[in-house]
Amino acid sequence: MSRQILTVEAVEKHYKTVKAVDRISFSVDEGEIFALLGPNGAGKSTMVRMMMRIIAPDAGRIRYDLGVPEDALLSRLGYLPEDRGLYQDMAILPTIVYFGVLRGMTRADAKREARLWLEKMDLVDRAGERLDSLSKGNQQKIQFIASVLHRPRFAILDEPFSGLDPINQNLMIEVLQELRAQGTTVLLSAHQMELVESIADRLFLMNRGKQVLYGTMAELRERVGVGTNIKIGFRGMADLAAFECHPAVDLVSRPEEGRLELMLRPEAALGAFLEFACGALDIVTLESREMSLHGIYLRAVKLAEEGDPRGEGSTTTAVQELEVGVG
Ligand SMILES: Nc1ncnc2c1ncn2[C@@H]1O[C@H](COP(=O)(O)OP(=O)(O)OP(=O)(O)O)[C@@H](O)[C@H]1O
Repeated sequence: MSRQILTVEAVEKHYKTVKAVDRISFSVDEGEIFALLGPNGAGKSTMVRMMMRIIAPDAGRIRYDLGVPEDALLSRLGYLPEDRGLYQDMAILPTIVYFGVLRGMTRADAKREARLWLEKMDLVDRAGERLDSLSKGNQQKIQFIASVLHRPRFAILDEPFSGLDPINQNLMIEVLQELRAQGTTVLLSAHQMELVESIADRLFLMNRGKQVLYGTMAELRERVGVGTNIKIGFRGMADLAAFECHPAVDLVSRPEEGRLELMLRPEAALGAFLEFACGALDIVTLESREMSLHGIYLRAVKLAEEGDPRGEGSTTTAVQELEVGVG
């Protein structure tokens, strides 16, 4: 079993009337990318601030096992805060170096590493410019560099994808995978499900301060019992009722003329179902894939509405908020 470098136990945090974090427990394994996921207001940043010891929990415990005493923790952690707060009138390279030195690097090491990172993040030609000459997305990349320059054992990144265009989101994914390959453990908070799904080893999905789902993608699929997603393009007529009644089928929709979308039951045999579909329709196109994280989340919410314990902790409002969050 991998070593757990962070353990969160029954943590709670209230703000006046809001229960921002409600008895949350999870652990992060050394070397993994762990994602804290949820819609706006889910409690992710509150959780991250408690992990960084910026605010204290009302109840519960947050423990690190990083081989250093509590007062030396910061040298092992990298932190990208949600509120981006760099000095706008400072030049880029000295800003990054300043943060490196603050975390124990020599000035020479910090300078060398900063140049390498600026190259990696496509910003090396801007090194001498002031921060406020950069776009928001590029400022975000500088703040990210500042948070990982000292090669932390554990990088805690609050919304690392926010403000980045698709090309830079991909660059961020590559960089995070590189960090993992070099042995850095990463915890990131986000609400972009597709991005997170592509890199996270394990996920903790929360809403309104509470746990919705927790585990690997395979574990989440098993937990909520989702089967394969099928999209069929066909010519001519379709007997929708025959699909609705089919024992392998959980959900059917016809988004437009000539198209069917189905979710099979987890235990359904794909081959037998496809044989049936080929007999029932003049199929032109066929797409079959495992349920996405977004689909899993929606399924968890549906189960919760039906009072099924597999979807416990989720609500209808969560779906609406998530749709907004995913944009
Ligand atoms: N300082 C504060 N005072 C009062 N309420 C707060 C404070 N900080 C957060 N909250 C409330 O706590 C809840 C959780 O907020 P938090 O910022 O942790 O969520 P989040 O998941 O990070 O959301 P987002 O994705 O929008 O950043 C929200 O209802 C928020 O309004």
